[in-house]
Amino acid sequence: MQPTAQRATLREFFPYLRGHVRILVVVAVVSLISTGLSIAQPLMVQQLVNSVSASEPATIFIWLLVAITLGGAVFGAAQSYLLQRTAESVVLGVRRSLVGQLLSLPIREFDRRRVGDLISRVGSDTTLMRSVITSGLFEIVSSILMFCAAVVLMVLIDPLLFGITLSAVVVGAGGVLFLGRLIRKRSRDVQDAVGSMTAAVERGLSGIRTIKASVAEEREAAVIDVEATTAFRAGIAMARLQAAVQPIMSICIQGAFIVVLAVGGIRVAAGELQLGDLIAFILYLFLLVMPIGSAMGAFVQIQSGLAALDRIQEIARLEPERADEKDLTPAESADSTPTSTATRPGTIELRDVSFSYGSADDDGAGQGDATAIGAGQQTPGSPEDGTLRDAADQLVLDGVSFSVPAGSRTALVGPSGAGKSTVLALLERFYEPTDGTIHLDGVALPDLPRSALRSQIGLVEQEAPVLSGTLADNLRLAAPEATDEQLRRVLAAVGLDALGDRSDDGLDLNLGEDGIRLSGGQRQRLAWARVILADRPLLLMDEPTSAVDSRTEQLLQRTLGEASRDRTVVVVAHRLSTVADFDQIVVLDQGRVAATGTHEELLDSSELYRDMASRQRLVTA
Ligand SMILES: Nc1ncnc2c1ncn2[C@@H]1O[C@H](COP(=O)(O)OP(=O)(O)OP(=O)(O)O)[C@@H](O)[C@H]1O
Repeated sequence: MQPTAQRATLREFFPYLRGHVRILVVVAVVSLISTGLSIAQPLMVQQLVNSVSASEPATIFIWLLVAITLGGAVFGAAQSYLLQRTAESVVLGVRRSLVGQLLSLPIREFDRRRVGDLISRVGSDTTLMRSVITSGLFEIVSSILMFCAAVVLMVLIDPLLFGITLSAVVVGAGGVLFLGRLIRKRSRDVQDAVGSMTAAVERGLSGIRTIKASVAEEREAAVIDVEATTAFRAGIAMARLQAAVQPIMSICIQGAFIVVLAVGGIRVAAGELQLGDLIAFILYLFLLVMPIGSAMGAFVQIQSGLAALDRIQEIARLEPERADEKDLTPAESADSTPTSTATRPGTIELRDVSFSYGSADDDGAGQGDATAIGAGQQTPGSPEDGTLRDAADQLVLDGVSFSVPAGSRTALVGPSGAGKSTVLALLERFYEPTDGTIHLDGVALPDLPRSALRSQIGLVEQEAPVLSGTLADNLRLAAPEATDEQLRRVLAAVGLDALGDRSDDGLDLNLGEDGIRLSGGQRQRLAWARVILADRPLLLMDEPTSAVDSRTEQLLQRTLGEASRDRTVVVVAHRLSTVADFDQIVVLDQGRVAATGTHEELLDSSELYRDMASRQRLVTA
């Protein structure tokens, strides 16, 4: 079971400070000196005024006062810089681990979460955490120090005046603490709303062509506007609370000043208190007020930071993909790895495999993550969610069994939505079967570390995603060691050599955000180039020639022919002509295997296959 909607405490913040202890100790020392100098200032003033009043020499106090003031400024600046620097390092550490965690989450988490919201957790939530350190923790610690010192010295100077001050402080602090709980909740609302808004913007911008083509800019802007308005309202609610904190404190403090001045003045006039003592008391009152003010500010910052920490930890607590992996010793791991470079794998066997996306959602990581739902997901029980869940609970694959002999070419064909791509996703272990097992060279997939499995597989996805960056970046994704020469050779093999020569940039040609500068067919060929370069023994290809012209298709077929000589290939295909010469064709229909055989065999044995073939004019009906 996953923890649900836990509230982070300050204690949970401290592990993030590990590794920065030394610098924090330095900051603490600097901050202590700076606080000490601030406390010493009124004492010097007291001595100076009382000496002048008594016509005694006071030059030494003047020099000491100047030294204390300058020293305070220098140490204050040093503290501020060191603190900001440490905070940036902490944020860097949090971002690194959050990004590592995000990339290791199971695919199902990405099915149920919104990318924009995840981005906002890495961006704005981590930034809020920084303020816990810069204007939070240390502010509170040095405020407490200064507060305590001021209290002691004020009691020593005049207990009566201190009593008046104390009553005002207690009233103010009580009010602020009460508001603090609300501030935290509101801050969480603000961060969730900003996350939802980022997700809406991300949706709009990533689908900008579809939106423009559908003349839907205004409607999309309205959707974003709703989210922005929610964020605005949450921000206003937060501002209202923050605004309330200020007057509560200032009324109490101003009241205390007026009463201290009045009572103190009377006592000086009556000769019960020296003028220097009253001035020192008032300066300490300032020193008391300043830390209270900044402690209140820090309190608000910490509440906001903790709300951000909630959102960060929500992701940190999710089980990464590898969490369910068996603890294999390196030797076991090597044994269970179904191949070595000498012997190429791999017989694939699906034994009675059933699968529903609903079950993928329910098992393992992230179950019942109520706060994530609050962060922009649909609420369980809402009609919309119910409909989706009903659909997701349906069996997408139902008792699918077939085997793919090592070194053979198998095609998965069938109507749209039959479950063909889902089979490939299960082979990659993006999801786990609800029932049944999949074996690679006799080893059940769960017995293989995912990385070992995936490093055997080259996958050409249906949508052939291209990452932002250069041509070389994209090609080297799965083969970081590949030389430029190898890149050029593989580009030629898929008919993309012209792309590398398109500009002076050559292989450093920038493909733009999401490869926007490539045509659909070029994207698909780039995906081919990537997997061929990666030289994996098992090739999974999802409609790999759907976007290319017939001449390029011939070239790719030739390339596949060469590549499949020592590889096992599974191709999802709609155009039956592209797989007619495959060793085996598996016909899927509504999640079940309707027939298996070669093209010729299926034309005889499978009505569905014959129907598909005749619609594609491969045979006369
Ligand atoms: N991530 C997902 N979450 C929930 N349902 C999904 C998901 N991906 C696919 N489905 C559903 O699973 C079913 C099978 O989808 P799949 O993509 O495997 O079909 P396909 O045979 O490859 O279709 P096509 O030929 O159109 O690509 C469909 O009903 C689809 O709506």
